[in-house]
Amino acid sequence: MSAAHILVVDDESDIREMVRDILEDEGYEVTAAANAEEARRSREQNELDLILLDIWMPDVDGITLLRDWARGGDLDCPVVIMSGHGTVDTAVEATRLGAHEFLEKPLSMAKLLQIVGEALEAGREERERRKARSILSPLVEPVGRSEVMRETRRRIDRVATEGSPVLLLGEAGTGRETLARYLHSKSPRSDGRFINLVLGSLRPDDAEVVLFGRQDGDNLEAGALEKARGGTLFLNELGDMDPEVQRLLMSALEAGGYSPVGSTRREALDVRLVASAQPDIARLVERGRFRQDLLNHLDVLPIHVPPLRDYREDVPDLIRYYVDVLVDQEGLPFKRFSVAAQNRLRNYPWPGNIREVKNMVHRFLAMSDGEEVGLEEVERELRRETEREVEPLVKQDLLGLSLREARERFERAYLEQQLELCGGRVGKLAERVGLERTHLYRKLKALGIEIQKN
Ligand SMILES: Nc1ncnc2c1ncn2[C@@H]1O[C@H](COP(=O)(O)OP(=O)(O)OP(=O)(O)O)[C@@H](O)[C@H]1O
Repeated sequence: MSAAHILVVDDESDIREMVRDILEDEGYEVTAAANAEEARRSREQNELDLILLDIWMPDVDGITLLRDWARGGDLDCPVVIMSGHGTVDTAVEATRLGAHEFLEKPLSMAKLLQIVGEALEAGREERERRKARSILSPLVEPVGRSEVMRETRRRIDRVATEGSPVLLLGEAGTGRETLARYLHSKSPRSDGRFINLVLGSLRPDDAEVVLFGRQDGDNLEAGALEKARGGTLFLNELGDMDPEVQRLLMSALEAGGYSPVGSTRREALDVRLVASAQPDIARLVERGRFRQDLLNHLDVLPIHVPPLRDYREDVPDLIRYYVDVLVDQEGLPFKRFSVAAQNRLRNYPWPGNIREVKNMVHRFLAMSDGEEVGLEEVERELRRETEREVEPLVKQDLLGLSLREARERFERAYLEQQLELCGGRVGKLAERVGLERTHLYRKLKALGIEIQKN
């Protein structure tokens, strides 16, 4: 088992270093942050098991920081507040926000180790509980008994044991990310991590740090290539990759290694690359939007991920699967689908693929009355769905912009509206739009979308 990763946030360097030394001596992995800004960055970039958080800091106080983190949903890991002069009010507020414990300064080493041990244990138990609650998420074995789906799984099984890059070619929503996770779970690297790098959220000016990491004094901020060391790096949607990011990745692939920003040390590459792309990615090469050499590197073992219209016989299984998941995980009311309703849905072409099935089942469970979803209701919903499709999706004013500008404008409007529907809760938004929370934060920041405080 790898060492627990602890983030120590304190503006006093001697306390920070003392706590770091004590914890490292105990075999923990420690990252230190001197202010709220550094703490936020570390939390986004690392998978942490515990945060030790000072209240008083020069930029933003610990309680405000905790409130920000709690607003996105449950805290991902326990937080222990360290303070020498906390008041009852701050203690009450921190507990309400989900802080695990208080550590009084001056710190006693015995107390520190005792509370760290207890908090890590509590974090482990909470993770187990969450795992038990979300029995089927993240999906490990993709659903589908059709011959098309079985053959796709067989292909993945065959390439899983090799080390060469895999390119999953398919339309959006067909399950490329799901298959990439499945591939990882079947590979000899399954003990390592699966890192999902959403390429559309990578801005050229911070891509180097996100990919290669940064050395800051003794502190190494891990980049994606480091986090995925021994595991799999999933390059999610090659068509969204900025030219500068393409150049950086190509240089690392050619050299077989990279240096973290701020360091001259060379790190050898040790990741399995799996990428997803639209079936017509070669056209982006023809148009000069994607590097041929990079595509050659990634397109070693191509796998075509079929659209759902090619294996409609799996639609009833997918509906059943999503009814179970949504009832179990989101507490939605259980509903049966009549045979006629299932048959009609089976014959629908599903342009949005499996993602569309999931969203539609969600709407049926959340909106319809009664215990059974019947044919009429399905017809009504499909009419609505088709109307949505014929409505011109791209408005005239967007047509005058470059694709990049148009995408940015759309993404901003889309996320702002969704954020409003989620009552400003980033955790809920992440679930709703299907992005990992850290990527979503990065994306919101890149688009200049403010997350309302309180
Ligand atoms: N075989 C499957 N069985 C059940 N659910 C699936 C399956 N494949 C995908 N899904 C679900 O469908 C949704 C879309 O899948 P996924 O994100 O893997 O697709 P994608 O091709 O990477 O598309 P996008 O780029 O739009 O995210 C997810 O919610 C995923 O859990």
